[in-house]
Amino acid sequence: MEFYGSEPAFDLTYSDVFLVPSRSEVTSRLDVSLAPKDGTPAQIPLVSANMNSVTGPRLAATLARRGGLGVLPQDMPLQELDAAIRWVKDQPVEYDTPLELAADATVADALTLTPALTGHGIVVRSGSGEYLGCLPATVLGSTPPDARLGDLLHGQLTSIDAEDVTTARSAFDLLVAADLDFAPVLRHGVLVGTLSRTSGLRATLYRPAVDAAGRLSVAAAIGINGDVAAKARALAAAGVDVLVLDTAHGHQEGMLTALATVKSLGLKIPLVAGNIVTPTGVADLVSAGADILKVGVGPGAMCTTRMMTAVGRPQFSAVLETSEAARDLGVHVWADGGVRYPRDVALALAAGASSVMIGSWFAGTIEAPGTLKSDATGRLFKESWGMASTKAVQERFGRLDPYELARKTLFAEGISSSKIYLDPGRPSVEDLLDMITSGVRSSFTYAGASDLAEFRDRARVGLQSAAGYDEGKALPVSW
Ligand SMILES: NC(=O)C1=CN([C@@H]2O[C@H](COP(=O)(O)OP(=O)(O)OC[C@H]3O[C@@H](n4cnc5c(N)ncnc54)[C@H](OP(=O)(O)O)[C@@H]3O)[C@@H](O)[C@H]2O)C=CC1
Ligand SMILES: Nc1nc2c(ncn2[C@@H]2O[C@H](COP(=O)(O)O)[C@@H](O)[C@H]2O)c(=O)[nH]1
Ligand SMILES: [K+]
Repeated sequence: MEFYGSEPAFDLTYSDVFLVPSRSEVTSRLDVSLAPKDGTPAQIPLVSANMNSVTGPRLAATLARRGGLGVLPQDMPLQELDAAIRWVKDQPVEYDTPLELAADATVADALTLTPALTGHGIVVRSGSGEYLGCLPATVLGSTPPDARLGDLLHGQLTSIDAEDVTTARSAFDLLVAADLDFAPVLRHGVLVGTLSRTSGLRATLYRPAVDAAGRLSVAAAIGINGDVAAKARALAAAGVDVLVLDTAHGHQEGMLTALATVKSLGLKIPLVAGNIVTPTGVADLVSAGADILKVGVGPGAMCTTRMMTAVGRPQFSAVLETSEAARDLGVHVWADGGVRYPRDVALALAAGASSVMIGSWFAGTIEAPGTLKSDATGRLFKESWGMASTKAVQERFGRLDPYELARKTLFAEGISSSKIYLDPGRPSVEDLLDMITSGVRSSFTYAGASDLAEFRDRARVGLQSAAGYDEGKALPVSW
């Protein structure tokens, strides 16, 4: 990456900068590879944040199916984490994981899982778990909320036979031929997943992130306190593909000790550690055993660190400097936090990140943990909160130790309750992946780059005024 014009003497964040187009020999956005090649199984440079409101098993599986990586949060009890990792590994790679409810559940129950939109649906099972049928979500919008799902199944939705899905493209074609937007997929009468036209299309564009056995990949986080060796061993035994050691101030002795302890276990999975924002942080964490550095102090949407402590660094410069130091040591950087548009992902990659961690943006999706709620105007949202917020601290320490809870609550920071609205045009995390990856594929061709390494080399970054940034935004109404 080089600066277009002079390099500034002060730190920059994403909205301070823009990419300048260059002469390109890459003539199609489909000729671009987004693979991060950072030692993880990811095929696109996107990871979901280890936040309770963001990454649960469903979001992790959905992300992995499209080549990303979900990081399960450290706050889940070890048994739950173990179960979540195994659940992800059990999910279909070729089909979508169904949203399932019992026949006596109501339309109102179903609407807490999915909006009544085309391309989504609910699988209905009997009390004993037998597959009864499938309802397209569009039906839910025109049915009384107290209607029972089992009673709506009479005109059963046609299913797709898994044997007929011979290629990625054939799934899309089968749905078009059957005039369906959404369908269950059965193999010998047993449900193996669901499909929509969009997921059929996606199967032709994305490669899944899988482990050596071909199962979906998943990462999990651990903190730096407690028996980190036991936790790391347990997660590795459950099949986790990447371990993340995470704390607010990653450049501290507690992290270095925890990291060295986990490294000494020889688990043979990439170790991510953070958060840091300086080259000396990179050097110290790499000496202790980190393979990937998680970079970002203060940019997160739920984060008040900078206002509480003045500590942090504008994220573009933090990623640029740490990734240069990381490259010299043969390791990689994940840019964590502050991403609000696809452009921010492109800029983080131009600055040298191998992958970009997204939290709050993904919290407002069907696949995020928690149920859909609607505000007074009927807009759908999910709740989100910071991992250092009073809410998170109370959940983390509430059932353990009243003294520890009181002490930690004193230091809590970050937003405890935020509404993240679903975009009705992009209600699924996969819709956001489509939007982000298509934006970033375009960024690559504007720079004349066919992969991440070329993009990093060729990117020319200019500085802009606030008015310059504003000019780039669309105008929703006329002036
Ligand atoms: N990227 C970011 O900007 C931030 C991210 N977070 C996220 O919140 C979650 C909770 O993290 P965390 O609060 O570190 O909790 P952890 O449970 O990981 O514990 C943090 C440990 O570090 C010690 N510590 C020393 N200095 C600090 C400091 N300045 N801030 C916080 N802890 C410190 C704490 O001790 P003691 O309590 O005795 O001081 C404690 O032992 C993580 O997921 C983290 O990534 C939180 C804040 C900022
Ligand atoms: N200072 C705090 N930072 C937090 C908290 N919870 C999460 N985070 C950080 O934010 C990113 C995600 O950023 P986003 O802009 O995509 O939402 C996450 O990975 C953490 O590093 C918090 O309570 N306080
Ligand atoms: K912030």
